[in-house]
Amino acid sequence: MKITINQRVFERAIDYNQIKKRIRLIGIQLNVAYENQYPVFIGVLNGCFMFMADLMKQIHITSEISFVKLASYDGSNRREHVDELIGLEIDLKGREVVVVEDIVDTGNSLKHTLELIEAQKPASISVCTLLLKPAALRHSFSNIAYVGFEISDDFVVGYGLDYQGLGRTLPDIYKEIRTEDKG
Ligand SMILES: O=P(O)(O)OC[C@H]1O[C@H](OP(=O)(O)OP(=O)(O)O)[C@H](O)[C@@H]1O
Ligand code: HPA
Repeated sequence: MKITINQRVFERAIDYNQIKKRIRLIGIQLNVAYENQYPVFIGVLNGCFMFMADLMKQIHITSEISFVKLASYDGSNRREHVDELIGLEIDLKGREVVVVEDIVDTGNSLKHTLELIEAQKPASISVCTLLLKPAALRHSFSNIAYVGFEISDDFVVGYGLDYQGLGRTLPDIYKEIRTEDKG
């Protein structure tokens, strides 16, 4: 199935049933890894909202949840420069932290997020991302422990991810059709 958002054409790449199945498995892994450890799950808004909601329904161990948003004082949204995590209400010192992302693409956002969280001296930080684009990564990370799907370096929308603010409410994930593939 194809959709068009602001002149860009996308085709369905991962349907919601596949997403749900993968999330159930990640949930099992997290329940085992963090049993009796009282972890804090930190969702990075906006994109994580659907993933976080579905993932947290699979978490049956005692845990806390918080959400953050990245802010740049220059107002840029390119994530090359990030100064602050807005919204973190929990003291992370000594805590087991799991950062929940919808996508790690270049890794710029994650790098800033981790630096700002590390400054609070948690006991551990691991990353759980629904999507990872290995070919687009510009940084190396040793703690991306939970990955839903590794995908190609194509722009994706749906299931929380947007293109120009649109497409976040689609339950499935769509990837952009490259010009040479449009037929
Ligand atoms: O690895 P990167 O290249 O940094 O891209 C990944 C980030 O980009 C998106 O956030 P965005 O800053 O677009 O904000 P949003 O979540 O509000 O859409 C996404 O939610 C990730 O946080
Ligand atoms: O492929 C993407 N889609 C939507 N938002 C994103 N932010 C980073 N990469 C992407």
